[in-house]
Amino acid sequence: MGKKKKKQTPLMRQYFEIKEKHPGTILLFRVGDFYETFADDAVLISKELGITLTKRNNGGDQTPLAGFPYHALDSYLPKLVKRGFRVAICEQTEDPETAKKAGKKIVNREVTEITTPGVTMSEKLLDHKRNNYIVSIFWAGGTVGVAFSDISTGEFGLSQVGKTELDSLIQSLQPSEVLIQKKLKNSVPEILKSNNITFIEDWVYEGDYGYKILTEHFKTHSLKGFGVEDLEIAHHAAGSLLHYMQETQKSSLGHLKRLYAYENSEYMSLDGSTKRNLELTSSMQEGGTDGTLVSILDATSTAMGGRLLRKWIMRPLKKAETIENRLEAVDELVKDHTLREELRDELDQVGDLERLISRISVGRTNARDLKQLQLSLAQITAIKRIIGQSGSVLIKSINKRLKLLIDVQERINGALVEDPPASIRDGGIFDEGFNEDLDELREIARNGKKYIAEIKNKLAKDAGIPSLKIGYNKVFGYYIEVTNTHKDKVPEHFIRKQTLVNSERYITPELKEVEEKVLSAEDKSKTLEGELFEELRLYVAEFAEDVQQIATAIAELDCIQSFAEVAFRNNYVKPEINEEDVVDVKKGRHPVVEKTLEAGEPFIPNDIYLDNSEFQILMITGPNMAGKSIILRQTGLLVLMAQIGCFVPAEKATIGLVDKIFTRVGASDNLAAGESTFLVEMNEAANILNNATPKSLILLDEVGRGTSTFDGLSIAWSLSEYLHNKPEVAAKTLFATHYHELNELEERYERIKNFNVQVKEHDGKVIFLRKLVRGGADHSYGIQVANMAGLPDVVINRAKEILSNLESHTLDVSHDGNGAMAQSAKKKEAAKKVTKEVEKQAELPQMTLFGSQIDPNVETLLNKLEAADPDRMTPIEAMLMLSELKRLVK
Ligand SMILES: Nc1ncnc2c1ncn2[C@@H]1O[C@H](COP(=O)(O)OP(=O)(O)OP(=O)(O)O)[C@@H](O)[C@H]1O
Repeated sequence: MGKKKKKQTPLMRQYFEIKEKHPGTILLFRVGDFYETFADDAVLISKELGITLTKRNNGGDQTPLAGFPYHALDSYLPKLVKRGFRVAICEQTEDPETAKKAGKKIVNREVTEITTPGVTMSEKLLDHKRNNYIVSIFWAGGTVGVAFSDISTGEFGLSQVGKTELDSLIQSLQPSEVLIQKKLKNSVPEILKSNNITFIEDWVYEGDYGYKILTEHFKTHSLKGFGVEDLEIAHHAAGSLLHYMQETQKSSLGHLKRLYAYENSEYMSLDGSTKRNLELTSSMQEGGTDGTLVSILDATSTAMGGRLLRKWIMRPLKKAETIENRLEAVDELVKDHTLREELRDELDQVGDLERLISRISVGRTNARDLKQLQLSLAQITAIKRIIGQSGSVLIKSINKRLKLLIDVQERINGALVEDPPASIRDGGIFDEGFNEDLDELREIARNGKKYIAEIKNKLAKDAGIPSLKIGYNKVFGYYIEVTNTHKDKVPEHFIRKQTLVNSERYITPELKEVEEKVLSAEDKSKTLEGELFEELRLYVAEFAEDVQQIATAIAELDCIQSFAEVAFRNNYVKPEINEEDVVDVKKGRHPVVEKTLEAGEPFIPNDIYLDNSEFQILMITGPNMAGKSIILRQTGLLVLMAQIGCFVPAEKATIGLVDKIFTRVGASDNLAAGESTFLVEMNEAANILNNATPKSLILLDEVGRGTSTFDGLSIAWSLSEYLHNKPEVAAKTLFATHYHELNELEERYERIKNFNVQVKEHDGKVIFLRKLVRGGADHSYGIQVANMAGLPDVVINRAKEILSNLESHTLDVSHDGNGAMAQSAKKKEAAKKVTKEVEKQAELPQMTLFGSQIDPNVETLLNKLEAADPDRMTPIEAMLMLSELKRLVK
């Protein structure tokens, strides 16, 4: 207030002007050989990168400053972006000398690129086996427009989905950055909250801007050719995404050649929690890939194959024919070892065609990329030869799609040296004989150097100074150096330029003349090489679409060989696929657990049979640690593996195609999101009941555990009834539970069957047999398992005592301590009571006893029961009602 605004230096003024145009980014400002940051950015990066914070004079003010040498950009930039920052790089866009000559006080500077977590081409930021997606969301009421792209591979897709599908889509894309409209800043949709969000100006999503920018980019009149013309809501998302990518990359993005509609309905539906629970691509514990399905199935040889494999796993198929084609191709490669091994050897040498052609297209490339592209294309010939005789429909189609692009190969090969340098500025890229002008300039430069050497010899001889040297630096160009010992012998025509401690430096007119020729020839040849490189790059970029197609075909072939290799190594079998409603697995194994058991511990295979007529719901009981969860997950994984076209770990498997897999496994996953265990459980249960079909597979693990025994058992009970009785949702279900009371259901319902995972008791210890057999378990063995876990004997013995007392109804456990075992015994007792209650409720109308009691509440109770429609109740409603009824009979 009242303070006179201080005058800024021209440099700082320029900095702040540019900074203002790029809000939300860290601006790296090139000053000579440094990237500098000022003010808040300086404080931030000094903290993030651990570099010194200093101050810079700014017209009397002191502005915080932190910077690093330009060559350190490669290591600092990825660090910042990995931490979620968006970084703008501002370069000097004219030569300082030229600017000075033109009388300018300051050189021109411009932001040449913005790197963000979702938009980057940097090898240092990208994982070669993972796509790096950026997603844009247009939130339009019930339907959400979604667009996604991986700028490093050129993939660009869009879709219109409901909110539940959005969760699943986001789960499979695992985006590094999500764009949404600024106006949602204070009301970010729950599903998106855990993502790295960038808010975009509202207008970018509005009107027909999206459609316009898309058609301009693809140079088309409409989007009909891509089959996405009608996805109007998604156009807004795709347009804003393209806008953002153009703004950040500052280039035309010529490698985004196609826009495709991501069709959810083509794939098996896997909701977000199922993808997490089945640990498909990231583990629930550490979030890494250890212990995941992808870690077992990935024997891909190429980066493209690795990325496609993840997509296949996240998007199992539903159409028998497409699955069968994959299986048949895998089968051929499993059987023919030579074919498979030869193919793997050749694929190993194929570079990342998708990312190479993307870099080449947008101009962030060098001669090494071109060379690698050429070498990778050269591999295609060998690959085509290997698969040429294949009888598989899929492999034949892949072979057809593999173009050789001989012209591109020859053009690159004829131009570049064998091992080109990483920089495109310092020359040395092109082979002798490629370009006449270049050869001539190089000759002059070389001769000039030779001539300089001759001059040196002559001067040394004439002056009688054998140690006379000719050196070069940027300030004087070529100079003659004479040590002090011989100073007196220096001829008169030498012009002194510099005095050092031990020597003097001179020039001569003759030396300067030669210098002029050499240097200008060298400069000219570098400039010419730069131009020739650009020409070659543009020529190759014309083939971007072809290269992308080849990359896709190679990726498919690589996934197929990976499946075959894994099937061979792990002894998997080809599943039989059909449209019937039966899942019949003989001696199935869990693909991950069988690999991670301790040495010597065998994995015990199990049979699973599910259908829609007799074995619809399998109620699986068994003690803790028996292997119930493993059986559930294994069944889910086997079905999924079969439907991605992969062989399965079993002796035999017949899989009637499944449309959706649902899981309700574990009880602790969403705690971080601030939801109670029970609420998460119920949300997931509601989702299952609202979306399951008779073609679905449901895996329920200990549903109801997150609440009191009474409530939990009641919910589990009514959930099973609902799945059994309501034809629209009568899905094949595996239900693992500790509530032995649920075994009652088998007697009441024809399609519910009891199973248990066998154990044997020996000397008071439990031996896990891990075999799934018919019939319910009647014993929890909780205490024995606790014993094995190493609880002190005192606790174990006391627990046994309590249990036996409980079983003979003589002890009031509520007065006992809070020991875990006592709780478990209490639970058992309570559970017994609740079963009785549930049974009572279920049979109420037939009970004359109730009718004869003179209880004023009975009428209300009966009326309520009569009015209730269990088929329409959610588990929570059922639970609430049950509590209410209980209160009435008390
Ligand atoms: N078929 C099997 N063969 C060999 N080991 C197995 C098998 N099934 C399970 N196991 C081992 O037993 C452990 C426990 O299995 P799982 O988690 O399925 O038990 P659970 O019955 O679900 O237990 P809880 O009721 O306590 O959740 C697994 O981590 C695995 O090491």
